[in-house]
Parts: sequence; C-alpha cells; structure tokens
Amino acid sequence: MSQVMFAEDPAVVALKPTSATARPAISVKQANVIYPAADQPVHALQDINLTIRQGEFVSFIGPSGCGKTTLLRAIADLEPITSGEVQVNDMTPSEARQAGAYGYVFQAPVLLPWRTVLANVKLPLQIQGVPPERCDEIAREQLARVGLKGFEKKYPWQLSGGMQQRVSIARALGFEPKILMMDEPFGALDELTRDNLNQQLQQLWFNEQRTMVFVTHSISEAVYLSTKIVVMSPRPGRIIKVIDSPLAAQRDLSIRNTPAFLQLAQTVRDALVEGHHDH
Ligand SMILES: Nc1ncnc2c1ncn2[C@@H]1O[C@H](COP(=O)(O)OP(=O)(O)OP(=O)(O)O)[C@@H](O)[C@H]1O
Repeated sequence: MSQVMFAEDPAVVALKPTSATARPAISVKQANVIYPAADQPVHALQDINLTIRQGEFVSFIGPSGCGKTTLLRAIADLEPITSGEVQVNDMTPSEARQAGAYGYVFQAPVLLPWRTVLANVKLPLQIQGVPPERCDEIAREQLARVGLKGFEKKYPWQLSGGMQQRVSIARALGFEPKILMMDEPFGALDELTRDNLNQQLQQLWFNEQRTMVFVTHSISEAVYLSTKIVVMSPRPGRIIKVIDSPLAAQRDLSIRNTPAFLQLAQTVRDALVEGHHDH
C-alpha cells in the first residue's frame, strides 16, 4: 500500500481522521474466481486481498477483462468465489445482501421503458413489500437527491443517458444501502455529462460518507472520485497497487489541474503500466 504525499499543495488536506481508522466494511481474503468453460477455464481473479473501510470511496481500475466487474459482483453476492473469503460488515455477501447492505448501479441504466421514472425507482421497494405510500415518498426523495425533482412522470426514453443513469442511482439509494456499488456507471456518457455526474457523485459521497465501490477505465475519474484506488493487472486479475489518495475530501472539478492531482494520476498510470509489464 502506498501513500503519495504532496507537501504544501492547497489541494491536499488530510482526509477526515475516520477514514484511516474506520471499521472494515468489506474484507476480501485470498479470493479467486475461475469461470468454468467448455475448452479452458477462465481464471478471472487471482489471490485478491483487499480491505475497504466504512466511508471510503474506492475505485477499481485496470485494463478491459481484468476482472473489475467480477470483483464487484463477488462482493455484492452476484458471483460466487471459487476459493478464499469475502466478508461484508462481518457477514457473508449473501447475508449482507439479504440485510439490504448494497445498492448496485450497472453499466447501463436498465430501466423499464413502460414504467415512469417514479415507478422505476419504486419497483425494488414494492418488491420488498414497502407500503405503497412510503414507496412513493422514498422514491420522490431519492429523485430529488439526484436532481430529478419534476421528472417523476416522465418515461426513461424521454430522458438523456445521464438523467437515466441518475434515475438508476436514485433507485439504488432507495433502501439507504450502507454500500453503493457502481459498475462503470458513466462510461457511455459524453465527457461534459460525465464531469457533471462525477461532481454530483462526489458531493453525494462527501455529504454522507457512504462506502462507495466504483469501477472505471478512466484514470481521471478514479483520481477525482476516490479516497483509495485499486490498480489491477491484466487477466488473471491481481491487485498491483492500492493507492491512498492525499487529496482533500471535498473536491471541485478544478482540482484536476492541481499538481497533486496530476501527480496522483501519474502514479496510477505507472502502476497500470507496471501491471502490463509483469504480465
Ligand atoms: N460468466 C462468465 N463466464 C466465463 N467467463 C467470464 C464470465 N464473466 C466474465 N468472464 C471473463 O472473466 C474475465 C473478467 O471479466 P470482467 O467482466 O470481470 O472484467 P472487467 O475488468 O470488468 O472488464 P471490462 O473492463 O471490459 O468491463 C474476462 O476475461 C471475461 O471474459
């Protein structure tokens, strides 16, 4: 684990002291995932050891096919691990899922086109048997939280891609999950929309300090959002480096022009290159 220090840079302010000492939310020990296949099994994850503390914003970054989604899915009980151990709030992933620990945002918004925005956000609450009036109230609150007040009666296809992804974030937040898992949620969006959503997500995290686990291909996005960056190697996915960010917890997009940001981005880039060479 490495910590990059940038003395006398205004972008660098100590993170809240809780972040280094908080309880582990997620602990992965010696985890392997091997997908069975007719010809040759695919070794997707190899000997993954990782601790994510409560309130951290952690990004997984690595080349395509290195197992980022597999690791996210293994933590969220969407993929069984072949060996090793995953614990979430001292529970198995399955117990944690049943306890409503996770919200999950997929690469594509996966909204039902025949349901309004409000009805889409309400759906998982309805499935869980939350009383109708409460479903309505929660869904409206969550839409307001992602800046979509006034769009409740629209249908997904009447919204832009960025707005649809905000709806899926609102839906994931409905149960107030302790951990928000996001699999490259902004990958398909244009750069300015992505910037805008990154800024909103950063504010959401700063205001609530919820544990976030985020998958991305973008160095800039990872550095802007994260308190911890996990750099992965090409397949079989291993962790090359875990980098604790020295950047201030509250960030504006302008931080991307600071020496501290650029230096951290370079550290991530170097680790990615190292992962390729090791291969
Ligand atoms: N269900 C599956 N069966 C067999 N192989 C799979 C399965 N799911 C993923 N894989 C393989 O496991 C490896 C890791 O996939 P994964 O989707 O986790 O990578 P990733 O880093 O998220 O990729 P990307 O950045 O392209 O989304 C890839 O080689 C992929 O082809």
